Amino acid sequence: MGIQDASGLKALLFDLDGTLVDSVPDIAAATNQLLDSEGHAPLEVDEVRRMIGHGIPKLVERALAARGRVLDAEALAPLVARMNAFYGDNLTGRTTLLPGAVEALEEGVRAGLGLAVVTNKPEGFSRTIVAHFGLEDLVPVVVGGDTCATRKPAPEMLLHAAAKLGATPATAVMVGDSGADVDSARAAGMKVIVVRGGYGGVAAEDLGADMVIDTLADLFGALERLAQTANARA
Ligand SMILES: O=C(O)COP(=O)(O)O
Ligand SMILES: [Mg+2]
Repeated sequence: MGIQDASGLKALLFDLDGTLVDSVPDIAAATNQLLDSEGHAPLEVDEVRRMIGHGIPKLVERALAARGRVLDAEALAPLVARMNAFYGDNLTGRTTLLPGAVEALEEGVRAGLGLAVVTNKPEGFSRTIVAHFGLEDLVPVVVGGDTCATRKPAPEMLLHAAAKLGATPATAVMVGDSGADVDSARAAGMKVIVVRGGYGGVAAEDLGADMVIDTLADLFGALERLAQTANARA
């Protein structure tokens, strides 16, 4: 019996940064270009890693705050636009796929599941990255931070992706790396699995996920355990 029959699972929603890809080298480079353009010293890659997960505007706000600049929305907007220009010029130069990512997507397709990327990164950038790694046929749905009116940790993006794949919150599982992923899944009424070693600076165990895995190679084992737990409770 496959995972789909065992659990009624129809769709898997994958976060992008820190879950499917390690994008922090390119994001940190763009962040430091932005800081330099404002006359500020660069941040360490590890510092930037802890700032990722709530979208580029939040990252820009956090990076400038780390240099003592606290800005209101109006002052932030042109800096976010400049950050998008820097990052948009180099989305993939040093970004790599995380271990097990392609295999997990392929296994999902083989199991007959619908797959989506649900990321706070802008949709256009996300589609470029998905295409760069040749994943667009595996992942037909890409929902970015500017696709809906709200972004993670609000539930809207997850509900939108699930609906596009013909799934409901009960038949979709979110797979991510940060608090935004767990909180959005909870708000949407979905189960959530967290992959260790992602961004955001909070230990995976402390995020409140249904399950924590070391890499995406462990995803289908975790999904089977989740289904068994649900069946045992039913
Ligand atoms: O914060 C971002 O811009 C994107 O992060 P996510 O892919 O982890 O949602
Ligand atoms: Mg992430």
